[in-house]
Formats: sequence, structure tokens, C-alpha cells
Amino acid sequence: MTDLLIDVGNSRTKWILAEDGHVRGAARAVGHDDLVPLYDEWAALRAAPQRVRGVSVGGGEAVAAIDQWITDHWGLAPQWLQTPALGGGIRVAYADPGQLGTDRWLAMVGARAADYLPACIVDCGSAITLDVVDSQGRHQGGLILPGLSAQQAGLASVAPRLPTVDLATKTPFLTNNTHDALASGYLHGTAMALQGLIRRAMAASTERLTPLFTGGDATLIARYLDMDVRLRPDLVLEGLASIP
Ligand SMILES: Nc1ncnc2c1ncn2[C@@H]1O[C@H](COP(=O)(O)OP(=O)(O)O)[C@@H](O)[C@H]1O
Ligand SMILES: CC(C)(COP(=O)(O)O)[C@@H](O)C(=O)NCCC(=O)O
Ligand SMILES: [K+]
Repeated sequence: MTDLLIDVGNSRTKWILAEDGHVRGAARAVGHDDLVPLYDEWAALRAAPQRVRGVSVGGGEAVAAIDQWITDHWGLAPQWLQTPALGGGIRVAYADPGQLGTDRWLAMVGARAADYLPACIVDCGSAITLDVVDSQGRHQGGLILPGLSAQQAGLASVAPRLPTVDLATKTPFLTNNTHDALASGYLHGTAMALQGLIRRAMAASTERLTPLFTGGDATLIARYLDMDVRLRPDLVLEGLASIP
């Protein structure tokens, strides 16, 4: 059984193929503004998938366009998952489980499927989310903070004369020019905030949590940590793949 799995986030749409519950290779990603490269890659697949499943916390427009393309080309209706109170071996901590981003639930499902529990899961996307799950799959709760691009956009909205900075180049801690000062704040600042939050979660847990990073900025942020973490870039899609 070949599944096409789709994750529509607030910045990008990611997709991957899965065979019998396991993803194949690494996810492909496109921005929401242009879905054509995505359709080109799907049209070039050797065979149509048997099933299409998705998660969307981002653009409703992207979801409608994707639904349309898949119906037109493969005669399939994608199934868009919602967060349940209990599902994929995870019991959600939220009083109203429907409030919890479905990507956050699926990242926890993916962590369980890949045998990382108990874990502190950090998803570095448009928003950065942190969720703690114990060895029994019980979500202990979590928190949300702005992602790297959102931090830049937020500061630019109140201080428009500051430059937009490139975060890809390795940035020193203490700096001597505006570009590096901003880059250091975003990168070292975010990494140290996350490290402090992870340490706080570890101190509050009776179990030995594995810090597990995922999302588009995970590898970049992990370079600025003084802590060993596991990197699993496609954890949300891995979780989606593992749901029977
Ligand atoms: N090729 C890329 N295009 C856009 N963003 C990228 C790219 N590579 C890494 N990123 C980073 O990934 C982040 C989005 O991560 P992702 O996990 O896809 O977020 P979301 O699930 O919110 O869409 C962006 O904020 C950006 O900093
Ligand atoms: C927190 C999020 C915006 C993260 O989305 P992303 O950065 O992956 O685009 C998303 O999981 C969401 O919309 N959650 C709903 C609120 C909550 O989880 O409490
Ligand atoms: K995400």
C-alpha cells in the first residue's frame, strides 16, 4: 500500500511517500504561493498512490487546491486528520484536544513510532512548539513560541529600519555589527531559550526525556545548542505514516 502523505504548515507544504507505514527517503517541500512544482513532482510519480492523507494547520487555500488536483488526477479524496483525545498511542493533555495543532499530535505519534519516548519534542517551523510525552504516550503538555522567520517579521514590524538577516552563515555569540548582532540574537537566543525550556522539562519529569528536534529550522537551531539532541526532520510525516 503506497500512501502519499502531506503536511501543510504555515510556511510550507511538505510531502513524502510511505510504504506499509514507513516513509521513503526525505520529504520534499514547497511554499504555499506556488504549488506547481509540487504538482509536477506528483504527476511524474511512477504510479498513483493508493491513499492520500494529510495534516493542515496552515493555508485553507492550499488544502482546497491540493484536494482539487488529487481528485482530478487520481480520483482520490485526501483524508485530512484532526487531533483526537487519544490516537496513535498518544493521550493528548489538552482539555479540548481539538485545540492542539494536528502537527503537534502527529510529531508525538512519530516519536512513539520511532521509539523515542519519553521525549521532549521541539518542532522548529513558523512557530516553535515544545511538547513532553512520557514513556506511556501520555502528553504532559507543551508550549508555543515564534519561529525564526516570525521573530524577524515581528521585529521588522516595529523597527523597519533594521536589516533582514541571513541566518544560514555560522554566527558568533558576541558581535560587532548590526547584521551579526541580529543573527546572534535570533540563533543563539532561540537555541538558549529552547535549551533552558528543555532543561526545565527534564527537571520536572521523573523520566529521562530524549530531546528530539524536527521542522524546517531544526538543523539550523541545533547547531547553536550546547546539548546533544536527536534530529528527525520529518517527524510529523513519520507520525502520519504510522497511523494504520
Ligand atoms: N527552502 C526553504 N524555504 C522556506 N523555508 C525554509 C526552507 N528551508 C528551511 N526553511 C525554514 O523552515 C521554516 C519552516 O519550517 P516548516 O517546518 O516547513 O514550517 P511550517 O510547518 O510552519 O510550514 C521557515 O521558517 C524557514 O526558516
Ligand atoms: C502552533 C502551530 C501554529 C505550529 O504550526 P507550524 O509552525 O508547524 O506551521 C500549530 O500547531 C497550530 O496552529 N496549533 C494550534 C494551537 C495549539 O497547538 O495549541
Ligand atoms: K510543523
